[in-house]
Amino acid sequence: PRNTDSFDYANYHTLSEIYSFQDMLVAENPNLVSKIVIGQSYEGRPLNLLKFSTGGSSRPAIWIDTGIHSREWVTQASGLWFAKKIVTDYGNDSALTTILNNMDIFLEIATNPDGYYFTHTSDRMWRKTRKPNPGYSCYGVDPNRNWDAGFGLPGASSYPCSETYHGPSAFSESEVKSIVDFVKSHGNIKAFISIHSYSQMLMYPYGYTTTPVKDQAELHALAEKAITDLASLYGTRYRYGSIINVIYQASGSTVDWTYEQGIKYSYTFELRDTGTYGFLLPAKQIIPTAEETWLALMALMDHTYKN
Ligand SMILES: O=C(NO)N[C@@H](Cc1ccccc1)C(=O)O
Ligand SMILES: [Zn+2]
Repeated sequence: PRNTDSFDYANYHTLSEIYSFQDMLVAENPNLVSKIVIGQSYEGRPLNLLKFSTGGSSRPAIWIDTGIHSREWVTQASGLWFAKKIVTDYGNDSALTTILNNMDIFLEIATNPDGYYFTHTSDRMWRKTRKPNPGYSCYGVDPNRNWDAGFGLPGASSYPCSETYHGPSAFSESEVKSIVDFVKSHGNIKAFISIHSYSQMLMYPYGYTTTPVKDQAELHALAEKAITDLASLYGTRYRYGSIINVIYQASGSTVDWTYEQGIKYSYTFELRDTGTYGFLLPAKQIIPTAEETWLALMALMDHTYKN
């Protein structure tokens, strides 16, 4: 595609197509979009972060990541659609325009590029990073168990061949450490939203303990509002609540760490579907999924701005 208008949002794309989309979007919107390379993957690929900003310096910000688990293809595809939606709606949608006149949005689309490349070339069902595990024949660490929040507690595996292997230490994966360093250096992130698939859930911390977060009441009410907005478009039904209550115990996960960093509005999505197709969601569901998810994201971003 020659530009982001002719880009095919209704299909899944390769890693190189994602990278060229990012460069096209920046080139087309130099006053709104920039690309920050926050690090590199194990295999040396750039970890690209899109920044949407209308000025200021280190404004309060909202973080969204997709594709931390490489096989969850509808999430990266939705991330591409979100990126285009932001530049399309700025100056046209009053709620989004107000948010961007006061806050920055950061979007990491290919958060696990090595794994994503591997799903295209070798194993469609790959989830983890692609770093070898010394002494074992199997590769990779689960990047959603590698964070320093309840690290290594029940809800992750110490066995390198497990899909939920937490890694040799917290932040052992460059794909994770790069985000950690960015979050700490930025210091003004107010909402952190990490997007997975599938199961149709909107969750907040904790995953590693049943202890409720101190902001549980507010996060629960906001989640309810967000999933209600989501359902208003196509009737898609989501469950919501804390990670451990809604899905299962999971230790060392992204949003448990971001919440403990003081980022109150820490949420994680599980997008479509509920298991009919699972990770192999048909491409014709990409745009409907992205559209309905955007309504929930707007609810979270609007609340963050107003609070
Ligand atoms: O990855 C998937 N399903 O694809 N499920 C997530 C569930 C989850 C999400 C967020 C925090 C903790 C746990 C997982 O990492 O197990
Ligand atoms: Zn996942």
